[in-house]
Amino acid sequence: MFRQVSRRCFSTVKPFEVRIVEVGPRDGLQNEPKILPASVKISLINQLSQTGLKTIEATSFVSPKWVPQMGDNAEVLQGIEKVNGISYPVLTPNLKGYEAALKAGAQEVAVFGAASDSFSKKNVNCTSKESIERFRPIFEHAKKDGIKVRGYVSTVVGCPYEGPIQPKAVCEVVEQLLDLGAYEISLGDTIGVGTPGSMKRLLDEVLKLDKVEKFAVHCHDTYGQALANILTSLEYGIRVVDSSVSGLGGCPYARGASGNAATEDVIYMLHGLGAQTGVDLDKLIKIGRFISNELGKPSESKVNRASRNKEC
Ligand SMILES: CC(C)(COP(=O)([O-])OP(=O)([O-])OC[C@H]1O[C@@H](n2cnc3c(N)ncnc32)[C@H](O)[C@@H]1OP(=O)([O-])[O-])[C@@H](O)C(=O)NCCC(=O)NCCSC(=O)C[C@@](C)(O)CC(=O)[O-]
Repeated sequence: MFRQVSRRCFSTVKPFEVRIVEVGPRDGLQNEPKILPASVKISLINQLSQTGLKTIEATSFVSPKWVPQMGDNAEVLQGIEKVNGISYPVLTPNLKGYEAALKAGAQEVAVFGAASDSFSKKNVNCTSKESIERFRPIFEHAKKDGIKVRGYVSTVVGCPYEGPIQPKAVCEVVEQLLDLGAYEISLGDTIGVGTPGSMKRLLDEVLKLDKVEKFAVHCHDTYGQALANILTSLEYGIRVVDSSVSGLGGCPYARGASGNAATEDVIYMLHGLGAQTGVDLDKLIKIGRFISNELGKPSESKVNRASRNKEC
């Protein structure tokens, strides 16, 4: 059952705006066995900057021993042509990462917590509670430095180690990140096991904590549910969606999880709903082909494949 408010949101009379957070250069490339040179990553981000996207997650300042794919973080962040009006956030797991990010010119960072301790330990080598303590100094410094901090919560419906996750566990982490000062919380279905049913159960609880404008969704597509889950979130009034060009993505510490919802597919759906994204789908399709070629693999985006077939 869709909420009353959301029916109004989908009215063709009143178009609605959706902001896409493009996570391809970070989430997309952090899990690829082929490590691309910084020049290719820089080219990818520069091309994405010409599509109308307003947020492009550029890289992460994590340990290169843990995620070697992001080992060139400073070179990438410093090498891109930053376009006015576009934000280029980077992931920072601790103060060391935050300081390195700032040195490289970051204006926005993202911290990443999890609703499951088992996943948190595999991903960042500490419990969820301990990870919050690592974030605290980031928020303190960021406040002084005028840096925006986004908060991720991973495993919001399921964990690769613990199985289904209850909304209560997610709410606890969301509240902590909001209290610390996160301007936005991205709810991550890290392993793509969610369905519209579990998303509704999650959103029914999480949206009691703060206004809907504070939330984004980040849906991986392992079970082919990402678009359905995003649509469900839109029905709840969520207007910020994370996605990855060409459907790249995955977390190195969530084995078996596939990529994010492909940005091309999300944009196609949103435009079909009458939503305004400001994103040029044709340009995005070309970039999806560019990065797939660089990685030597076919695009995971259905829209990209369909447009290729149409051309053929
Ligand atoms: C968090 C740590 C560092 C803890 O790792 P640790 O081993 O517990 O850290 P430590 O403080 O004990 O330090 C160990 C070594 O790492 C170094 N170190 C320490 N911090 C940093 C740093 N920031 N940058 C660079 N180096 C760092 C530190 O200097 C030291 O170096 P050594 O003395 O051995 O040479 C590690 O576990 C790590 O880097 N994990 C990476 C996790 C990751 O990137 N996961 C993928 C992103 S999350 C995700 O994809 C999910 C998301 C966001 O997309 C949403 C969703 O889908 O749900």
